[in-house]
Amino acid sequence: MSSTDPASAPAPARLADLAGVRGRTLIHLLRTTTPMLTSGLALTLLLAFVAGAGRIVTPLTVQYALDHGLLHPHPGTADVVLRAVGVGAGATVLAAAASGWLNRRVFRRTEAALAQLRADGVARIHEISYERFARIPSADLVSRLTSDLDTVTTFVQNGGVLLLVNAAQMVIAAVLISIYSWQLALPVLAAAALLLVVMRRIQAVVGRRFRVVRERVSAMQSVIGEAITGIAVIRSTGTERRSRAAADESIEQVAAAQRHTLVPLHTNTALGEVAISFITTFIVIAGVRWSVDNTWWEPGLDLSAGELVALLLLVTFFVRPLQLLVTMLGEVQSAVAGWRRAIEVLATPSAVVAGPGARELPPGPIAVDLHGVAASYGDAAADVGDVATGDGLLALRDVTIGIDPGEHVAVVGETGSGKSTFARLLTRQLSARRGRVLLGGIPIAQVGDRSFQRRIAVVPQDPFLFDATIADNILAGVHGDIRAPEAREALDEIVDSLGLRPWIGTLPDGIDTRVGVRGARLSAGERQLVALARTALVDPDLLVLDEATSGVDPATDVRVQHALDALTVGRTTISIAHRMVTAERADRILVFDDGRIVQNGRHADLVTRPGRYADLHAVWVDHTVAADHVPHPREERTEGDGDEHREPATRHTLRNDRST
Ligand SMILES: Nc1ncnc2c1ncn2[C@@H]1O[C@H](COP(=O)(O)OP(=O)(O)OP(=O)(O)O)[C@@H](O)[C@H]1O
Repeated sequence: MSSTDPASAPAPARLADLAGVRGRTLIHLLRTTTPMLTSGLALTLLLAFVAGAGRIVTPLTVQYALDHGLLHPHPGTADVVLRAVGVGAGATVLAAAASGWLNRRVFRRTEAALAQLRADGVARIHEISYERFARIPSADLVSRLTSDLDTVTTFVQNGGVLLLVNAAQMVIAAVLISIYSWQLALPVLAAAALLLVVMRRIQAVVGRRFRVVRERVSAMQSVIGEAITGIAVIRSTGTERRSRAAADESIEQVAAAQRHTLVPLHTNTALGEVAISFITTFIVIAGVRWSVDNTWWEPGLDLSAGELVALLLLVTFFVRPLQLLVTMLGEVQSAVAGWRRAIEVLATPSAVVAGPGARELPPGPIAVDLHGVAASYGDAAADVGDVATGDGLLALRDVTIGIDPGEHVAVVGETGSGKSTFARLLTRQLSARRGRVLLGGIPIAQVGDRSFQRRIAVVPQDPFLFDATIADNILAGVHGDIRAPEAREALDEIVDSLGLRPWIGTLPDGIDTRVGVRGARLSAGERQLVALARTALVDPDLLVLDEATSGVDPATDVRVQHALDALTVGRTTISIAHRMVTAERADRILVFDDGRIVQNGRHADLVTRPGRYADLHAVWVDHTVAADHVPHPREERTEGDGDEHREPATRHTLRNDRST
């Protein structure tokens, strides 16, 4: 009977979903992910209050000047007016200063918060499990940390701070109106409260629709991205029309989603206008009338002329923020939707194994043991019984095998037999649905991340190269400062030990030659050479190699084999072999068929025994013999054959951008 690794616990697919998260949880997320936004909140609010209050002083000074001077002229009238003007001017200057400070403060903090969100987001993406990562389009992740967060900047730039000051202004105006006349304040506040309640409802709808907009923008970026990165395939297959149709559709989807937000936004604006007009008209008419009349149905207001004028001015200070809130609802919701999507990246659990439970791998080459392992790519909840079910098709089943420290094992099998899945299990890119995977005797889920990163390395079929020099690409394997002299020394040592010096000598700028986007200016074999050197710098104790299947010319192939021979010495090596020569060189061969290991032994034994390996070997031999009769294009090429654009085969093999 087999137990299950902790790592085997099914991981939920995709990113955390915060669509339904509101209120306190949202504020908690805000505080934990971007503390600079909430720290010093008291000062921010104080500045908003001062900025709002400073503006509101004007109606009060007008009232003072009218009631104590202009409407009752006396010898000191000029002083009264002067005092009123002085106070008004002082308050305005104070308000302007507070507003400027607030602007700078909020803007800087928001930008700092967004920068932090982006940096933390990238870090978290590096930490989430490969299984989860593999299910999310990379364009979606990119848009979450770029354009989605830009909506927050747009909001802050286009009046976010103003909204804060206006909110303070509205509260102060409401209090003052209530002090002047509670009879007038009551209907005004009731109308404003009703408007805010309705707006909250509308806001929920707008928020949902803006979320759809953000999702569709991300999908559109994905489609347009593929239409550009896949340009070589699209052109060579003549499928431009289809590609453009897909782009058109995704663009239209975004436009439709944007249009969908317009109905609630317009409803909101219309309601806002009605409420605001009502409030203004009511205050003007009722304020004037109730001040002069006093009937049983019209409360007599004991307001002086100055107070009445101040009241009429105050209502504009109350109404203007409401107007701003109404018109900015769309931007607020767009910013919230964008921010939520970025936060979802951070809310997704990290798969990093660290802390007390993490264990270090024992020193030296690493032993590998699998006991009754089953693996699938299906949904986490899929049935993992031996009966394959829909999404839960088993890619590996009942795999039990031990690999000794320092052993070189080749994994062979037909396409789809489970070779890569086996490699993914050992490199934690996939977790076993059942059974145990042990590295150096430790359950794979408990191996500490640092240990894992530094002791285990993978060389994929088509390794990823950064758009940088060969040196920088190799040094990407170094932990620490890649500009340090020791790093350069280590680089030289690796280049020599893998026998890459002659090849590098043929390149236009030697080791400082740029490789182009994704290494497109190098051949597949040359990219492998760079990846092998990078891996050698990591100096792993378990090496998982996925051999390139094509695109390696004979000269580069010899270099790759030479580098591989040097690299595998003293390490446990698992090579996914696509060629006979790789299998023959290994200490042992594991033959996979339909997710199971069906043969396990040395080449010399397996090749003479009837079975899968002998069959595969026979096919390989036939294929190699046939291929031997087809001259390689580079072999055919000779200097002076009339084609000046071609580089001689012996010179550098850099190519122009080639992405097929
Ligand atoms: N990311 C994936 N999602 C779903 N199914 C997958 C995924 N990768 C592989 N599979 C399936 O798992 C099974 C084993 O695939 P695997 O890639 O391990 O085969 P392989 O032997 O490495 O093939 P190849 O030689 O073509 O690389 C296949 O049925 C394949 O379709």
